[in-house]
Amino acid sequence: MVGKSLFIEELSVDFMISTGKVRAVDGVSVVFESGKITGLIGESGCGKSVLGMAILDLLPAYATLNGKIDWGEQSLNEYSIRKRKLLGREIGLIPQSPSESLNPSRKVKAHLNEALRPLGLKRQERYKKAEKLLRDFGFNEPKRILKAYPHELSGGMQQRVLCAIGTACSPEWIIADEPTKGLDSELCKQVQQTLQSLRIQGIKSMLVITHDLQLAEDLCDTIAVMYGGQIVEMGDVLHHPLHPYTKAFLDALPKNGLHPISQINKGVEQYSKGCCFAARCLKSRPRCFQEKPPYKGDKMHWVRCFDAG
Ligand SMILES: Nc1ncnc2c1ncn2[C@@H]1O[C@H](COP(=O)(O)OP(=O)(O)OP(=O)(O)O)[C@@H](O)[C@H]1O
Ligand code: NI
Repeated sequence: MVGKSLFIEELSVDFMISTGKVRAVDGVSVVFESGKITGLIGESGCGKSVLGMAILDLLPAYATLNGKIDWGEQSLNEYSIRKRKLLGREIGLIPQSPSESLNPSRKVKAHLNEALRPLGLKRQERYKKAEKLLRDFGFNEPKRILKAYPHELSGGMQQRVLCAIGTACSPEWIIADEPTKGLDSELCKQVQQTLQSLRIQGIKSMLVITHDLQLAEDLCDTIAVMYGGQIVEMGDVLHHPLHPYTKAFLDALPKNGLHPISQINKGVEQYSKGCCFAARCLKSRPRCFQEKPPYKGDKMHWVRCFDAG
């Protein structure tokens, strides 16, 4: 079976807040292909989570969304309610931060019950299914876990419970937001294995938002790099970075010598009509401030930069 890809066209998201408008996603056009695990990386605040939440229609009411999001042949824009129905059933979410996503006053069983509700199973079947899900995610004693409150579980266990919740209805797609955030390296490995095991369970398509480049490298088939609300490059960016921002981002990693990203500011506002990175780019020329760089390359690896590619 060929699954559905996510087609995003000229998507922008603005937040209206007391101090004015904040543009979090700025004209993103991208295809997240079915059958692939796509990583989404970039510095804090660049718009990764907002992009993920826009797909799932989970943005607050004071957010305005422009542009198109299609899932296969289906438009996700037009029917917000239908879109909500998709959540869990067809596009599952593994949210950021287990401690904030799990209700501390409800047992794991209650969380899983709710996640399984769309399947319309009888109580007993639902219980069996919840047990099976927990077993699939490495819990040897699912009965005990079902009776536990979130605070009785370790961070890694909570993360695995969230994976069970996000995959409860066997969705076709998964969007995972920072699944390894705040976990030590042992737990990161555990979560990585969990995500890999989702593939075996038939969930073939994933968007994984992460700061963890090791996870991105080990898990993802392709990686999109976001800066200032835009995707500037997508492909095998960790081994063959093309965009000046991607290169600077990778150079800033401890293992590459911690070279900070240039803080020069050529004095042009972000979200100008040109390249989003122009003001900080060592190589930018007048043209970079005037025109949006074209998409260069092919489906496997593309970049938006006049100089690269
Ligand atoms: N609910 C909100 N209300 C107002 N502004 C928001 C809201 N959510 C996000 N933003 C703003 O949108 C921008 C993008 O935020 P987003 O959370 O998508 O960043 P991110 O790339 O996921 O960062 P991180 O890696 O820290 O999670 C930021 O400037 C942020 O302050
Ligand atoms: Ni985020």
